[in-house]
Amino acid sequence: MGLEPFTAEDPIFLDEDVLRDSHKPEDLIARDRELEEYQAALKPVIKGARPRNIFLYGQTGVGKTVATEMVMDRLRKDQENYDNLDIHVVHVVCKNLNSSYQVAVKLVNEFRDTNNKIPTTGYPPDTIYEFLWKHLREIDSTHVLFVLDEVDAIGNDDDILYELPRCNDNGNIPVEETKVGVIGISNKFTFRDNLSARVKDSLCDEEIHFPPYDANQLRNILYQRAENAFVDGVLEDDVVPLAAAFAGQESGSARQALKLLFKAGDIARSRDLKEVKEEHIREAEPKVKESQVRNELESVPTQSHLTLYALLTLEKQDSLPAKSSDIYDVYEIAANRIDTDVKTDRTIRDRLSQLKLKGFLDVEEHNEGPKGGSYYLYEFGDIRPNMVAEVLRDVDRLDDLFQTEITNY
Ligand SMILES: Nc1ncnc2c1ncn2[C@@H]1O[C@H](COP(=O)(O)OP(=O)(O)OP(=O)(O)O)[C@@H](O)[C@H]1O
Repeated sequence: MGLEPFTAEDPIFLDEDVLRDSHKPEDLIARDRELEEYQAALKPVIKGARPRNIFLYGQTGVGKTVATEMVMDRLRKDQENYDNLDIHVVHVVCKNLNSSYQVAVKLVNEFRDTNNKIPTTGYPPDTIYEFLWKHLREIDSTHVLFVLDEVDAIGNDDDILYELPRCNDNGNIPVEETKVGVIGISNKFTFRDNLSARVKDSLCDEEIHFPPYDANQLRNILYQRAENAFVDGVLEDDVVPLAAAFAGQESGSARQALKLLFKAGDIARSRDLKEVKEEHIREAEPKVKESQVRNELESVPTQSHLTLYALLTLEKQDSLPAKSSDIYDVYEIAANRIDTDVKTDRTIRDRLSQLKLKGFLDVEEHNEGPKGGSYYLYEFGDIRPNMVAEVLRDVDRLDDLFQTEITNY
């Protein structure tokens, strides 16, 4: 069969990119309080004073990044009304930067040209900080604001969140030259609670919470986007309310609601239909959910990936549910094979609890009576082991583990 010609004709989407994360909406719906608090926290900057450090938290897809971009754009624009102000914003996404060191390297490189970047390993941490202070001393700006998005990726190693907010206080960067502020953004509630006291003190001058959206708010967010994304009249009346209801019940995430709407439109288009119907949202729902689970699985730390790999191995041998000690034995072999740090069994028990919290694992407590004590048995939760295997195969370095299976332990 010959190929059909490509045509730009599209009966469903006017501009599907409007539904993507990269699209900046003109207004934020239902975020007045948060924007007000955000602007109030940054007011000292426009007066030329030292910035307060701000910590933004709330679940995924609730507008933390888009609010930050809007507030920063506004700040950059309004500074033009003041002669002696030059605000420089450095926005980095910390996803996949699993330590303070990696974040510090990334920040240094933000100040350097392409052919002058430093490598991600090799220098002692102190040298990296020295590079950073040097760039900050040399920059002409009156203020530098560091936005550290998805900052929870650095885990327990929060050194950078101690060093950066205090670089003006300890004289590394004289305030007369440049005033430095940090805006940390996180969608893990536990991250804030687990920050060391020294970091909490300096980073969390101001905390702004972004709550999940309810179905009503999501509906308005979707209507705002749908207007420019879809051809006039193609959305059946129930489509937006249903997508908003699903996302509202499940997560309160605008991202999830937008993905549902996009997927439903995509299904209708792929079938040459002229209308998006309620049934397309119902069909899109499990697909969007699966792709979210995949993303979440991809983004857990290496030690959790190895823990999941151990569970997969045990599952193949019909040995699930299993005790944490058995999981640990397989984990240890796997970690050695890929030449990564082998953590203690306690750390792996923590990883198992984290994976349970995310719903990837189920846990059952077993009680052997007064003498035998109790122990936990782990197995996969509401997730297909095949999908876990697919995801892990794509993770850098882990693909090697699948070449030869671990059988003896
Ligand atoms: N109040 C809102 N009005 C309009 N669009 C919104 C609103 N909140 C979020 N969105 C849209 O939802 C999507 C996700 O928002 P955003 O990336 O800001 O979430 P986030 O809280 O930073 O998520 P994460 O923690 O996963 O990074 C984006 O497309 C954004 O434009």
